[in-house]
Amino acid sequence: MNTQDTQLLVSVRDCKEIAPAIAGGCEILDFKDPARGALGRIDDATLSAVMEYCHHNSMTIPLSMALGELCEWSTEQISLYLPAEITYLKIGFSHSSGSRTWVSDWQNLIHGIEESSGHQHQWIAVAYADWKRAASFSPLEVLKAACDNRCAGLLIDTFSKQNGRLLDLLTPETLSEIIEQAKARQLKLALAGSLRIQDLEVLTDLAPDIIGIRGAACISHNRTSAIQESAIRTFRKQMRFHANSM
Ligand SMILES: O=C[C@H](O)COP(=O)(O)O
Repeated sequence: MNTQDTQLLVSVRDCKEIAPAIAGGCEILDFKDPARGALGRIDDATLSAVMEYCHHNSMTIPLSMALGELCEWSTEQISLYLPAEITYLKIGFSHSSGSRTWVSDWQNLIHGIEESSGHQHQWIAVAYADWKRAASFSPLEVLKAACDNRCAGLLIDTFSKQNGRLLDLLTPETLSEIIEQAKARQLKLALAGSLRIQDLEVLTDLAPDIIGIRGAACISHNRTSAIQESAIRTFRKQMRFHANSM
């Protein structure tokens, strides 16, 4: 794959953040509430508002949404309606390592949401670089489960932003092995986890399909503060610079 094809995903929490994210060069718009954790789901009112904004502005870039952790879903909630315009749905597996039913729980969630939405989404399984502390599964275990559950992709992220950044927790060699296996199985591969501009040299070598950011797009790298168009523009420009120097 040409490294110039790596797309930039930016996580936004509400309507106000959409315009600066797009103007800065975001190529996949991800809806996430950073105050609710690594994969915090935006509330229903915010979801309606962002979808209305996207319709009103005839937005065509791919949309993605974080659905939280599998363990947060109970059978009653599974009838959630999600618009067909949201291409990617991300789900994590923290606190599932002791569960014997996590795969069937996950299949029920996929089935329940797609039945109430009347649409098949592209599911992204999320593996955590700090998976032991998150009581989750190793990236290779999540990768295998993603293939068995007709996922479109695998995201490797960090669960706790206090446990270190992606590249502190997994070596480039380990990431490269996971990426190779994901690509061999036709899974889209995304990397995230407090990524910064200084990581782009290593990330460019790894050539993931998607690089995801929130903290690097915010004032002072504080992921719960507001998105800054200039921070995203600088990040995107550096992605291009490294890709062109390959
Ligand atoms: O999906 C990507 C995440 O929003 C990344 O967030 P972060 O850069 O704050 O770790």
